[in-house]
Amino acid sequence: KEKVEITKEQQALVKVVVEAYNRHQIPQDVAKKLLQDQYSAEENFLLLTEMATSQVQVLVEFTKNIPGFLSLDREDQIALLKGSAVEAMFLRSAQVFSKKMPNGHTEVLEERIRKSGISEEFMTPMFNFYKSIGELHMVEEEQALLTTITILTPDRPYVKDQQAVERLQETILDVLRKMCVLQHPQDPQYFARLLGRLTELRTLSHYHAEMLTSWRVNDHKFTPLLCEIWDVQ
Ligand SMILES: O=C(c1ccccc1)c1ccc(-c2nc3ccccc3n2[C@H](C(=O)NC2CCCCC2)C2CCCCC2)cc1
Repeated sequence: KEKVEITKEQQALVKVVVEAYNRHQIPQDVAKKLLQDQYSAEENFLLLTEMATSQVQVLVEFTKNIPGFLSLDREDQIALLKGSAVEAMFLRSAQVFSKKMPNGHTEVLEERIRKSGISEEFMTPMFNFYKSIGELHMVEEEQALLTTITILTPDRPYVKDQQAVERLQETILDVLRKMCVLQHPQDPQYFARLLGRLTELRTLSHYHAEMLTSWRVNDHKFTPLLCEIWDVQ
């Protein structure tokens, strides 16, 4: 049985990434807001665009703390951000949805999201993803590293130096694999299941443009940042 151990520099890397991940988080208040009141589709769409805009801003700040990210080609940094923003938003939404809440609150939250204005056809894949993330009961290190792995995906459109991104991603994959073995000794497939979620995430994110334009609102207004990131309008 090979002895898995996390090296000193790997521990330092995880510490930097987790601290940045926790620092750059928009307040969890979107769940609280949704639990407090029932909003109209128009209000929900506005809430979504506000939350998503601020989440993209914190994502940019977060990536600056990923070791090696700032030494990548500048245009490649933009390509990685643009290519991962929707996935990072869904991952964050899934983590918000899976947070331990008082009895019955998750059901209310699910109901509010189902009635928020999103088109019916996307509910099942979206909630299947949220529940599959929830079932993993990820610790915060795993959440932060999984988001980092998503950002450091070499085959995003327009990435020129894919090898450089691959090297950074492999560093994170290696420490996440070790952490999973140490954190879930009873479940040797845990690391593989974690990465399997990223495939589900990419599939879900393929629909993002239709998901947005099919919101049952009269006018789909986006901020300039979201037009850039979401390829809409
Ligand atoms: O249609 C969507 C879309 C948008 C862009 C691209 C692709 C899909 C699309 C995208 C997320 C969610 C979505 N799933 C959620 C799960 C739990 C809690 C909130 C959730 N949300 C939205 C939200 O605010 N997400 C935040 C979460 C923090 C990080 C930034 C995003 C609200 C918005 C108010 C109405 C109800 C849902 C619901 C729907």
